[in-house]
Amino acid sequence: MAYQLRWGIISTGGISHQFVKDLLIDPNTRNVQDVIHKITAVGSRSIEKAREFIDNLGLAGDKDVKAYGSYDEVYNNADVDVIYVATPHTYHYENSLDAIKAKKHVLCEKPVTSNCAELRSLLAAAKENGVFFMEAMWTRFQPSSLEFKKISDSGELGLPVTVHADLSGNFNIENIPRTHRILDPILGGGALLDLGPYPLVWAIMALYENPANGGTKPTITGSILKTPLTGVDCNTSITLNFNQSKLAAQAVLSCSINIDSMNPGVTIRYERGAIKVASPIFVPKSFVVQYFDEKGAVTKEKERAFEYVGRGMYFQADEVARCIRDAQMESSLWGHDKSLLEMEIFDEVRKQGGYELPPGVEKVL
Ligand SMILES: NC(=O)C1=CN([C@@H]2O[C@H](COP(=O)(O)OP(=O)(O)OC[C@H]3O[C@@H](n4cnc5c(N)ncnc54)[C@H](OP(=O)(O)O)[C@@H]3O)[C@@H](O)[C@H]2O)C=CC1
Ligand SMILES: O=C1OC[C@@H](O)[C@H](O)[C@H]1O
Repeated sequence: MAYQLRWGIISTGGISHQFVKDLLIDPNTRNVQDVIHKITAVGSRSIEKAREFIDNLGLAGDKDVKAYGSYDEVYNNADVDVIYVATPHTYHYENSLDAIKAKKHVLCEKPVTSNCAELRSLLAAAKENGVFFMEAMWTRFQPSSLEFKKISDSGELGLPVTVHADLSGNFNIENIPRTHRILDPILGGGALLDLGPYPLVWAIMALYENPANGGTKPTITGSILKTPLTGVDCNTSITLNFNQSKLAAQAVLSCSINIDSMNPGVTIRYERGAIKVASPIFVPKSFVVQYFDEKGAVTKEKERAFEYVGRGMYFQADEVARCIRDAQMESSLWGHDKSLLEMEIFDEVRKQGGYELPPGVEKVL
C-alpha cells in the first residue's frame, strides 16, 4: 500500500499555490505508486487568505483540509506530518525552526536560509528533535537532472572541465514596488539569494558530486553589482575552482534581476564533449549531449527530452515522502552538506561583494 504523507503549507503566495497544485496531481501520472500526498492544513497571516487559497485549489469541499490564520496552528496540528515553508527568504529560518520545535518534518524553499549560521542552527535543531529537513531544491529531482547525472558521472565524455550557468529574470525593477521580495533587502532581495541557487545546483551536480571530486569544496570568488534602487545585488557572478589531484575544473555562474536568461542556460564542457541544458535551468525539459573528436569537432549529437503532467514540483515531494517513510533525516540526493555548501558560497560572495542585509534580518550570525 502507498505511504501517505500529510502536508501543512506555510504561506499562501505564488510558489505555495504551484506546489500544492502539483501535489494534487495523481502520482500514477508520473508512474509513482509507493507514495501519495495529502494536504491537511494551510496557514497564512490571514484566515481569509488561507480560505481563499484552499478554495482556489478546489479543496474547499475537503473537510480534512484546515485553514488557519496563523502559522503556529499548522505546526501544532496533529494531522500534519511535514511542513512546506514558502515565505520570503529571510523568514525561512524562523518558520522552519518553529516547525522543527513542534516536531514536524520540514521541506523549506530555496534559498534555505539567509546565511550558513542560520542553517547550521536549523540542522542542529532538526537533529535534536529527530526530524527530516530538506531545502526544496526541486531541480535536483527532475528526470532531466537524474539522466544528466548518469551521463556526466559515467565518464563517457571524460572529466568535466568547465560549467557555465546563468539564471536571470527581468523583474522590471524600475517599476515594481521597493517592497517587492526581489528588491527589498529586509526580505533578502536581489539576484544571489533568489536566482543563485539554480546556476549553483548545476555546478554542484556536475563538479562537486562528480566521483573524481571526492567531496572536496571549491575556492570561491564573487562579484556583485548593486542596484541603487534599494542596494540589493542586481548582477552577481561566482567563480568556483575545484582543484585537486583527480579533478581540475571551474564553474562560472551568474544571475541578474534586470535581464532575461539566454538559451541554453547551462553548458558543461568535458574532455571529450559537452552537455547543453535548455532554459529554464530550474526545470529543464531537455538537454543535448555533444561528442567531440580529438580536434574538438562535434561528431555526434543526441537530445534527451522529458515530458510529465504539471510543473514537476512533486518529484522533490516524493523524495521527502520516501525519506520520512524510511526514517531518514536527510535526502541522499540533496543532503544537508549541499545546502551548507550553497550557504557558505553565498556568504562568501556577499562578503566579497559587500552586500549586507539590514541589521537584525539575519537571525544568527
Ligand atoms: N521553487 C521555486 O520554483 C520557487 C521558489 N520560490 C521561493 O519561495 C519563497 C516565496 O516566494 P513567492 O511564493 O514567490 O513569494 P510571494 O511573495 O508570492 O509569497 C510569499 C508569502 O509569504 C508570506 N509572508 C510572510 N511574511 C511575509 C512578509 N513579511 N512579506 C511578504 N510575504 C510574507 C505571505 O503569505 P501569507 O500572507 O499567506 O502569510 C506571502 O504570500 C521564496 O523564498 C522564493 O525563493 C519562489 C518562486 C519559485
Ligand atoms: O525559484 C525561483 O525560480 C524561478 C524564478 O523566476 C523565481 O524568482 C525564483 O524564486
